[in-house]
Amino acid sequence: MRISIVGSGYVGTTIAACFADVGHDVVNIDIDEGIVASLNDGQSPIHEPGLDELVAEHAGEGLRATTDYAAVTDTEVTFLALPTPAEDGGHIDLSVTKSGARSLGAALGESDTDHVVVTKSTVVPTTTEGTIAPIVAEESGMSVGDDLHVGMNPEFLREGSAVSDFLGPDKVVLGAETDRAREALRGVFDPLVERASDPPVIETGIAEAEMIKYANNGFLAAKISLANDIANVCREYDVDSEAVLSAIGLDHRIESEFLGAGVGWGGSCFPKDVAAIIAAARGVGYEPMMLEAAVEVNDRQPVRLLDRLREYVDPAGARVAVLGLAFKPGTDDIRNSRAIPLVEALSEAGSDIVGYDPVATDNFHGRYPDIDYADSAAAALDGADAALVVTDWPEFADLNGEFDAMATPVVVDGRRIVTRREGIVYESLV
Ligand SMILES: NC(=O)c1ccc[n+]([C@@H]2O[C@H](COP(=O)([O-])OP(=O)(O)OC[C@H]3O[C@@H](n4cnc5c(N)ncnc54)[C@H](O)[C@@H]3O)[C@@H](O)[C@H]2O)c1
Ligand SMILES: O=c1ccn([C@@H]2O[C@H](COP(=O)(O)OP(=O)(O)O[C@H]3O[C@H](CO)[C@@H](O)[C@H](O)[C@H]3O)[C@@H](O)[C@H]2O)c(=O)[nH]1
Repeated sequence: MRISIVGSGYVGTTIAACFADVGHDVVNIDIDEGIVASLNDGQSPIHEPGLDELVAEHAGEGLRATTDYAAVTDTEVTFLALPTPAEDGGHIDLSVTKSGARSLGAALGESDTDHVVVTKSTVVPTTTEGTIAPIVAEESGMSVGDDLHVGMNPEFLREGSAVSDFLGPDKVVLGAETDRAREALRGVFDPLVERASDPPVIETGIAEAEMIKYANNGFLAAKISLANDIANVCREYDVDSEAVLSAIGLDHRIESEFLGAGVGWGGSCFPKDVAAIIAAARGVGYEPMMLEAAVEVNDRQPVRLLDRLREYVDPAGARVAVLGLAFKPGTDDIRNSRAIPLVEALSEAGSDIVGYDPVATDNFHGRYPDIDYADSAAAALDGADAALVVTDWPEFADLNGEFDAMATPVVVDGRRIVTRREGIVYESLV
C-alpha cells in the first residue's frame, strides 16, 4: 500500500522503515529538514538497534522523506505520529497534533480521492474523532465517513528495542468506525502480522483503541510502583525484596516483567501518559486513585534513595557520583530520567556532583551544564564520598576495584545492580 507518515521521530521513523520492510511504499513527512535529508541519504535520524540497516536498505525505494505535505495525495493512508507532550497540570498538549492535522487537511483538499487518516500518537479518548478528524475535514472540505475516514492505531514499542517490538508485537490494535478505515488498517498490517507469526489483532472502536494505550502504560507504570511499594515494605522488615518479587512473578497471573523495583520509572512516555490520563479522568469527573498513587510512589523513590545516602554521608559539600543519567539502559534519552530529581535535590543540598553515563552525558550536560562529568564510572568514583546508582546499565554490575578509589566507599544502589562486596558500605534502596 502507499502510506504517508507525518512526523519522523522515534515512532514515525521506526514504523516507516518497518512498513517499507514489509513491502509498503512509504513517505515520511517532517518539518525538520535535517531529518528529511538524513532519511533520504539512507541514514536513520535516531539511534535504534536495526533501524540504520532498514533505512539504508529502503531509502530511495520503498522509503522516502519530504517536508512537503502534498506528498500525502499520492498515498491512501496517513499515520499521524506527532508528539503529544503533557502541559502543566498533566493535560495532553495537542498543539503540534492540531497543526499537523491542519497541514494534512490543506494538502488533502487538493486531491479528489478519498483518504484514511490514522492517529498513531498517544491521545486521550475522543481526540481522534473529536479534534483531529474535524480539523482535517474542515481544512480539506472532505466529509468524515464519506470521503474522509479515520482510525486509531496505538503504538507499544519501547525505546532501545523499537524495531524488534514493532516487527514482533504482542498485539496489534486497530481502531476504526467505518469499513473503509478498517479495511485500510488491515491492508497496512496484514503483511506485518503474517511475518510476525500471527500476533492477536484487536479490531475495536477508535476511543477504545485510544484508551488501550493509556491502560497499557498506566498498568505497567502502576505495576512497577506496586513492586516498589512492596519492596519498600520488605526493606523495613529486612526481607529480601528480590526474592519476594521474583517468587510472585512466577504466578502466571502476575508475570515477572516490570516487577523491577528501584528508583522508579521515567522516560518520554510513562510520566506524561499517566499524567494525561489522570488529568483527562478528572476532567470527566473521576478521580483515578490507583494511578495517582502510582505517581506518588514513583515520586517518593528518589527521595528515599537520598534518605539512604544521608544515613552515611551529609550531602552538603560531599562529592557524590551519580552513576547513570539515561532514563533506562540502552538509550541516551534523559527525558524524565530519575537522575533529574536526584541531581536537583543534591544541588540544593550543596553536594559536589559528578555524573557519569555510558551514552547520555552530552544530553544531561545540555540540561545541567554546571555539574561535573566523568568519562568513566571509575573516574566518577575516584575521590567521591558516595555513589548513587541510578540507571541499571550492565557495566555497573561489573564495578569492583573501582570503589577502592573512593574517599569513603558508600554505595547507595537504586537499581540493585552492584554486587555487595568486602570493603564498601553497600546500601540498596529496595
Ligand atoms: N517514543 C516512544 O517510545 C513512543 C512509543 C509509543 C508511542 N509514542 C507516542 O508517539 C507519538 C510520537 O512520539 P515520538 O517519540 O515519535 O516523538 P518525537 O518527538 O520523537 O518525533 C516527533 C516528530 O514530529 C516532527 N514534527 C513536529 N511538528 C511537525 C509538523 N507540524 N509536521 C510534521 N512533523 C512535525 C518533529 O520534527 C519530530 O521529528 C507521541 O504521541 C508518543 O506519546 C511514543
Ligand atoms: O521493571 C521495571 C521496568 C522498567 N522500569 C523503568 O520504567 C521506565 C520505562 O521503561 P520502558 O517501559 O522499558 O521504556 P519506554 O521506552 O519508556 O517504553 C514504555 O513507553 C512506551 C511509550 O508509550 C510504550 O510504547 C512501551 O510499551 C512502554 O514500555 C524506565 O525508567 C525504566 O527504568 C522499572 O523501573 N522497572
